[in-house]
Amino acid sequence: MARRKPIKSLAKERKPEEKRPSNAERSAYFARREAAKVLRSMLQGDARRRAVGSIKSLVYSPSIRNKKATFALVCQTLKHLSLIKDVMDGANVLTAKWRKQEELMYIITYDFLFGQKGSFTGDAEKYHAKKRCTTISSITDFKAQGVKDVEDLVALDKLSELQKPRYVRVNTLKIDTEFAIRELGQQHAVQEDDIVPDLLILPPGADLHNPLVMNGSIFLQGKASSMAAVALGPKPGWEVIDACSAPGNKTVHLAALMKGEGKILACELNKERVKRLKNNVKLAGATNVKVMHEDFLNLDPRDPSYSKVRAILLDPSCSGSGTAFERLDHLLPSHNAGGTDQVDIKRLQKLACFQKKSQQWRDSFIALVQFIKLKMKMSSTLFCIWLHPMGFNWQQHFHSGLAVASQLLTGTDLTVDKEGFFIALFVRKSIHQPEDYCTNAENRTGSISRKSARRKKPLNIFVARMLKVSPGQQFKLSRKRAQTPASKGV
Ligand SMILES: C[S@@+](CC[C@H](N)C(=O)[O-])C[C@H]1O[C@@H](n2cnc3c(N)ncnc32)[C@H](O)[C@@H]1O
Repeated sequence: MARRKPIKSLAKERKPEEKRPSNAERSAYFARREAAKVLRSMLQGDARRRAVGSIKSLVYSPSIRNKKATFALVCQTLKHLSLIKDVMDGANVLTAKWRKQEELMYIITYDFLFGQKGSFTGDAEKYHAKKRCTTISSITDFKAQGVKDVEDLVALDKLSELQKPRYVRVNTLKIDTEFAIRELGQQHAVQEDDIVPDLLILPPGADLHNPLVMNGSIFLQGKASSMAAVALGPKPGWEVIDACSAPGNKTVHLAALMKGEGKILACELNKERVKRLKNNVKLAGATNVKVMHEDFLNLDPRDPSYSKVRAILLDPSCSGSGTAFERLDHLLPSHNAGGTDQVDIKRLQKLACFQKKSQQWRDSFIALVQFIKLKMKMSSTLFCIWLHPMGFNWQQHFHSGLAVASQLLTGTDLTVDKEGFFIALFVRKSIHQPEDYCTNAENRTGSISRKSARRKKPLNIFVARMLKVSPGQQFKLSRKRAQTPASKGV
């Protein structure tokens, strides 16, 4: 049996003049440390892509004494991790000393924001308490939103959840959008999304116990998530890899965009999640999907089975759930020699990466983007950036850091969409084809030559919608910044 590693004694942390902590304070102190240990294993496992077990299995190990409190603390901290990190970043809580106990700081910040009130026992807690008075008030982005104290912040967080509209994506393999609008319209006010085709917006809190959901005619899918497959834009008849596919929301979306034609190789590492993936594929009627229980990094790009693959969707994060990794480090050269080379499939034309925003992940993402551009001779053609509800300005960072000003798009309304995600779309330079940039009508009539298409590239419908201009409008996506309404404001 593994030896139980003692948690630092509370007595050692207590100065002689301090009063003895109450039993409740003692048990909260230990629960926070036990929770930090579990959280550390979960996050480290995530980062290394080594599943360390479920939260439950870790909490129910013999070394954890206060199982109930530890379990609650871990789950709740993971649930609010993004807000917690924002607060900690804003107040600069993690100095070099405390970075070593990062997870404990997450837990304490959770308790401070949402949980325990009153006095906290322990050195880390005391350090946190000192920072606490400046924590909220010092964060300019919170100030701008009228957040003065913890209560305001928690209320803002809850409010933003409550006000979130519900998005449903119509599965066009089964029904068309007009039919869905009619059916759902009997119960709710339904709006069509102005960027993502076949995505409908319902009021916050709309009850979706609906037969259309049960029979796979519509999928409950957020706006950002629904944009990934559209950004990749596979054509009917293509072969596509969905590298990290379970539970399959984007897989079946790809299938719908491809009108059920061609082939989607849907890879999934996790055996349990493969079952969910298969169920969803069946429910959606996506007959062109081949589910593969595989680690996509082990696929051999020289294998003739992948020679026809033209696009890859890469969606590796599962933030907060602890079931997968939150960062893209494993794709970087230092973490996996030649990792990205492995997707250098000859006919590969497009690769879309989809990631949830997190502070930690930013640097990995930038390195990955640069690596892919360099190694795969791909140009990064599109960045869609949602600002976090708290309003951190990521757009500036990418603007200067990646010098992709002409392709940097900010297209969503913070107050409405409330999601923080990135999509990076890479298109291989050597096989740009005019049809990728032309409207369908122009393609059919052959009204623009290959040469002129290269010179004047009309935006595809997705990009056009992001920019809120008409799809046929011509833009010079040249070395100069594109003169678009959106880019002027960037
Ligand atoms: C964010 S989820 C994917 C969500 C999915 N694209 C959707 O829209 O429904 C990430 C998935 O990737 C899987 N995964 C992680 N690493 C993988 C790998 N190397 N190969 C295949 N699947 C992987 C995880 O098990 C998890 O199910």
